[in-house]
Amino acid sequence: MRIGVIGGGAWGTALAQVAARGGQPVTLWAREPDVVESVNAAHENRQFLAGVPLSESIRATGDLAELANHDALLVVAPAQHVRAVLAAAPVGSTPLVLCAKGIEAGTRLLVGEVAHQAAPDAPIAVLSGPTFAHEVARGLPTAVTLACEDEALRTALAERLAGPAFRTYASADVIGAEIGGAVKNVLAIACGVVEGAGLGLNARAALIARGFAEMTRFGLARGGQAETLTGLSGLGDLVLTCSSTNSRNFSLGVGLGQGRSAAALLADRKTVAEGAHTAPVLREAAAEAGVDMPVTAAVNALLEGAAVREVIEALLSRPLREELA
Ligand SMILES: NC(=O)c1ccc[n+]([C@@H]2O[C@H](COP(=O)([O-])OP(=O)(O)OC[C@H]3O[C@@H](n4cnc5c(N)ncnc54)[C@H](O)[C@@H]3O)[C@@H](O)[C@H]2O)c1
Ligand SMILES: O=P(O)(O)OC[C@H](O)CO
Repeated sequence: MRIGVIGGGAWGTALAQVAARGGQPVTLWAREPDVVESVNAAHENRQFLAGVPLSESIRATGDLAELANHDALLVVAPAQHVRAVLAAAPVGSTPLVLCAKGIEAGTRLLVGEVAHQAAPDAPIAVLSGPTFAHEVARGLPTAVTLACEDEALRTALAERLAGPAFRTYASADVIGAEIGGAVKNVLAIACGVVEGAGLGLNARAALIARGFAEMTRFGLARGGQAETLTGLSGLGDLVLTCSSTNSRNFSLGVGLGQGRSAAALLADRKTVAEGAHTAPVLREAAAEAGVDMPVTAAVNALLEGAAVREVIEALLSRPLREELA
């Protein structure tokens, strides 16, 4: 199975490295000419994944047309850009594996739903889970959910991408796999705020547990399965992203918790913190589905400039409720 990768950020590059295992040829499309040059000449992505030696069988290109005639395309552009990139790529009926984590602004569609609109003839799969790109690219042990409704295709993709330190768990629940990845980015911002504001580890654990409760409410309302939400792409990724400053979303939250403005923090970034883009759309989608998401509401308030102390007080003064309600 010949693999092409759309997106030469940290995750697209790490996944190209996974797909190139054993010297298999992989085409990596990157938007930045410097990335193309550095991957081809130095076998390193100096802009987004500096310091990790890449397989020589990864060939980078800036020309989307070179992704024609591949057997599967991994789509790793940030969620808000997936529609535009797919419109320009030679997709046809080539299977697409969506690897971005987010919800599209305006449409409130998950990335797989966007891909289905942009490339209606292409079978859709989703790869998601607790995966810091630099660890995957270095070959550290990692496990992911590979979701696709078509059993033969998900088995083929899971086998093609699996390696000694990269375990793929197949699933038929595409919606559930996508919702975990999209929602955990918003919750990770909240956990970063707790860290930045010095609110302690009890508070962070409470946020992870109550955040998972709201991820589950929303996931079930959108048609995901509870087992997927408790799996790698849901709870697994939530725990990872809520516990390390290696997470861009968590780090953004740390800055907010220290009293810096979202505008200043986002203006400083060269890499993507998907939670900042997903939070407002998730609030709309939750309202539409009639789902209560208080942590998501708090993250939105902080991104819009509310003071940390006020937002925390508002969260803590909500009426007491049954834990399982
Ligand atoms: N980095 C990780 O550890 C990791 C792990 C799993 C999933 N993801 C997800 O993968 C997706 C990509 O993240 P990343 O970490 O590879 O990105 P990155 O932060 O390393 O790099 C930014 C990427 O955004 C692209 N970009 C910027 N503007 C664009 C535009 N107008 N059109 C198309 N592309 C544009 C850049 O070309 C680059 O590929 C995100 O949804 C992220 O949540 C990341
Ligand atoms: O750095 P983050 O916060 O975008 O998280 C990266 C991955 O999604 C972790 O699974």
